[in-house]
Amino acid sequence: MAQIIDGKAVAAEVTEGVKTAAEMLKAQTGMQPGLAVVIVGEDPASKVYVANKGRTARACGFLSVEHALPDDTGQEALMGLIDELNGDPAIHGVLVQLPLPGHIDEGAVIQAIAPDKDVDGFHFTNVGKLGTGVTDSAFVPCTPAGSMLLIESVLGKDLSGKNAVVVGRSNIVGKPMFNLLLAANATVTVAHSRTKDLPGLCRTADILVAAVGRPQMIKGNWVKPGATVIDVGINRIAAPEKGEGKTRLVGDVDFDDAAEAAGAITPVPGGVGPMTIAMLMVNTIVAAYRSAGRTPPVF
Ligand SMILES: Nc1nc2c(c(=O)[nH]1)N[C@@H](CN(C=O)c1ccc(C(=O)N[C@@H](CCC(=O)O)C(=O)O)cc1)CN2
Ligand SMILES: [Mg+2]
Repeated sequence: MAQIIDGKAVAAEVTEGVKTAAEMLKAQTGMQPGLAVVIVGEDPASKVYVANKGRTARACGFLSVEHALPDDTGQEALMGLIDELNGDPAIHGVLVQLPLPGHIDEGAVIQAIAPDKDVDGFHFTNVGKLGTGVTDSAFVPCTPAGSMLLIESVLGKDLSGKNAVVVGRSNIVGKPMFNLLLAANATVTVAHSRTKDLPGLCRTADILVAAVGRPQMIKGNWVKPGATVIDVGINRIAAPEKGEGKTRLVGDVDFDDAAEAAGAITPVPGGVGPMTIAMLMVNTIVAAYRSAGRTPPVF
């Protein structure tokens, strides 16, 4: 049976470190880190994530500001708010919760965030810096950054000689995950819906990262014995065993099946998800240290 990687515990350690770093910054400069989160519309899951971000930010000692805008908010009004937050000296991190309603041009919104406040790491400037290894002034997207810390907790920082397969090529997870694994010296393949013999490719992976958004797609016989499996998926499926109309969360990996083969594996919930919010706190404290002209601690 595999080691179950406890993302909740690692995330708690990370946020404790962020809290200490915030206290140090306050003692040295009087500054309080500030995080602004913008949400448009009523998506229930997004509302939960935004509430968790605010709660965790306050627990770290940050100023936490939430802007909840109605579903019919126009592009111009949203851009105007981002402009305001970009210019607000009390705010060091600006994040727009995704997905946005369909009438809004998501790409334009992301590119409107000042790169030095882009704590999601989605702006072209930060994407380019990560891709070219300029990580001392970049922000790394939270989910891939958190996934790397979980991999590190099992295998250490240097992944030389390891084969990594990332299933999924999204801008938010798959592509930055590729860059981070490559920077850690892994040999990385990115697989996607057009990949030939996906099960066979997955079986070559010492590190298997699943980020496809398809419930329990990756089966136990896709997993190389002893592999480290990181499940980024969060899918809600029907759970008739819990009662009529009930649901439960599952990942992109068939957990029980894959845990038989894996050396270490993240659960859903309690794996990568909590790390996403912890790494947002890291990016925000880093933004605050940089704006104070100080070198941020390494997490
Ligand atoms: N602007 C952004 N939007 C979105 C991001 C993001 O990083 N930036 N990621 C996801 C949603 N997300 C954070 O925003 C997020 C998803 C899941 C979790 C989490 O803790 N999941 C728990 C389960 C929670 C549940 O019960 O539903 C877990 O896996 O244990 C945190 C953050 C899309 N949008
Ligand atoms: Mg759109």
